[in-house]
Amino acid sequence: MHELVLTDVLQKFKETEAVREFSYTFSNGVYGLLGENGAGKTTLLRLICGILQPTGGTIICDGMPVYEMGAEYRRLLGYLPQEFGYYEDFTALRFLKYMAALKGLSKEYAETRIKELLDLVDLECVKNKKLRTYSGGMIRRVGIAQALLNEPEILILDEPTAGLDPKERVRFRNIISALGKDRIVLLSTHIVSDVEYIADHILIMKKGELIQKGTERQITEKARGHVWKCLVLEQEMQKLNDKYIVSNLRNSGADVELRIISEKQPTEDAKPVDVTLEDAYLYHTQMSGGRKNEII
Ligand SMILES: Nc1ncnc2c1ncn2[C@@H]1O[C@H](COP(=O)(O)OP(=O)(O)OP(=O)(O)O)[C@@H](O)[C@H]1O
Repeated sequence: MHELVLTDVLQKFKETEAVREFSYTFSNGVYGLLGENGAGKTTLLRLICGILQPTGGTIICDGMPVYEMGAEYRRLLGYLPQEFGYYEDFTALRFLKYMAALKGLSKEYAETRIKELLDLVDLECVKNKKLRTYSGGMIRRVGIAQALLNEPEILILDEPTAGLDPKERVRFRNIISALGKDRIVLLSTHIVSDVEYIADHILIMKKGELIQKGTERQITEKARGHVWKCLVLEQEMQKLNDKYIVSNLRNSGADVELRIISEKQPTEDAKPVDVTLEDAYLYHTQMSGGRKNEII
């Protein structure tokens, strides 16, 4: 089992602090990293992969700074970047063979492993088709397969579910759950439902900082009592929508059923309801001092 310890990590790009005061320890399990666009997720993942060396703080794997470990660290690591480069004229099989060679895997091992992975990501029957003919979801699955070639013990996936259809998402979740049993799996997304059922730990970033961490239950617990359901007339809806964070709305005859995130009861007949991770995510990222955040 590996331990990855981040202490006061800071990444500056000129004046922008893309990641700041980030401290956290990862060990085996699935970690879901949530945050809006620009929150600093990609930067954090690139730091953990050793692609960037932090402006400040340390990233230590089993007692050694990752940027000093070189090839030894790369052997442990599997990485799916947000956009991974590939040659459109390559078939999936050729691409995976090429990636296996880059990772220094032996030919015999690569052959067996590629077969296993093509089965795992359900691309075996189209492995000889050129990547230019693949859908976005299929390309993503090729990306997941390449990240797994070296049986990484630390697997970093940046928005792995982008472009996947609902059936592919379910398949992906099952794959990730199984992988998280005996390695560190860290995946970033801005889609809460992607990590809701599979992540053992949830991390929420906002403006470069880690603003919440814990199990799904711990994160939702903190928002308890701040999620409400109420039925309102259609003409009242806009007013409430402007004033509060509305996590869902559903037409119900002449009325509209609203799900509202608010520290105070938003209407007289609003009832508190059970908190989902989606509600909690909105609560933690978009509320400040009990009011709707000015930035949204
Ligand atoms: N190479 C870079 N040079 C300058 N600024 C950068 C660079 N990379 C990231 N940033 C800035 O750092 C901040 C965090 O970006 P980052 O891509 O890490 O966020 P993110 O949460 O991954 O968002 P997204 O989901 O949109 O990729 C943004 O303000 C971004 O513009």
